[in-house]
Amino acid sequence: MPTVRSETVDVAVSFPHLLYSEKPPIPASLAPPPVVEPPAARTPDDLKRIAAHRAVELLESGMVVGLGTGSTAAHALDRIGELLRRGVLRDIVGIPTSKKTEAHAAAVGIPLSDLHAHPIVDISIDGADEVDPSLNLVKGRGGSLLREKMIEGASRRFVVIVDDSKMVPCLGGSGLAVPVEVIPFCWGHTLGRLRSLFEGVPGFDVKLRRAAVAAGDGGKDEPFVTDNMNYIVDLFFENGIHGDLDLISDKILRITGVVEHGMFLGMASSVIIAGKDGVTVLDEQQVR
Ligand SMILES: O=C[C@H](O)[C@H](O)[C@H](O)COP(=O)(O)O
Repeated sequence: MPTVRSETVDVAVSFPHLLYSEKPPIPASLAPPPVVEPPAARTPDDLKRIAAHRAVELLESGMVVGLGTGSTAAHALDRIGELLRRGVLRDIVGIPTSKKTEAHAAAVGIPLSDLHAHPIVDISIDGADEVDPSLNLVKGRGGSLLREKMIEGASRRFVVIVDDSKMVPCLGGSGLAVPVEVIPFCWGHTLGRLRSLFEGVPGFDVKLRRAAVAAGDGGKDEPFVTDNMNYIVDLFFENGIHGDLDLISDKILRITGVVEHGMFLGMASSVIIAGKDGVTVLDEQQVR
């Protein structure tokens, strides 16, 4: 490993008279106005980091913390690891919501456990794919919805962290997937029952998630497999989901072969939203 050091080098100056100006200083009144640099544009990833760091401020030493999955939650993991290393936080126990999060949390030094050992979680921090005005969520576009729902459902407080692109007028409103985890056995039959459930809904579509689609690399065309060795069936609602969400949730869950769906209804305690104009925090008491 090469050592990097800084040093001062004396350089002979051939024409020292050129090092200063003979011109008198410009009077302040004639000087051009100071250049005010515009604030650096924030990228979507900056916004995710801002929301994540705000959520981590809620942690206290000794807490059992549900660790979310995805690109936003990853910033929370990094921040928790950093605060543990600096001794600002101590004795945190993390409960990871996916194998990927487990590996990431271990790499940044967060001690880990599970719901067996810690059935009550003080606080969970996780991202979301969609947030509606009542703080209902769509989650699971990364495929981790089942473990997330188990751990976040066992949490005293569930804090959702998003950039403002995730806010929608109604669930499914982004036109992107509402995931349903199904067992692989006869998945086509389960997909058919999900299709029948929404028959007649304009703009509805349903697809088995493929690994190539999830990886975005156009590679192997195999079903995407979750951490629980299940498949994901993605529901698409061109115009969003309208109607009684609890009833729709029950109907989906009553289909044998469905393990869980990615609508997280009435679960979020608060949502921290980072946008280009700042951070907004919505609490469940404000909206329900
Ligand atoms: O399965 C994935 C999780 O539900 C994520 O929390 C969700 O997809 C949001 O991920 P991201 O923060 O990467 O947008």
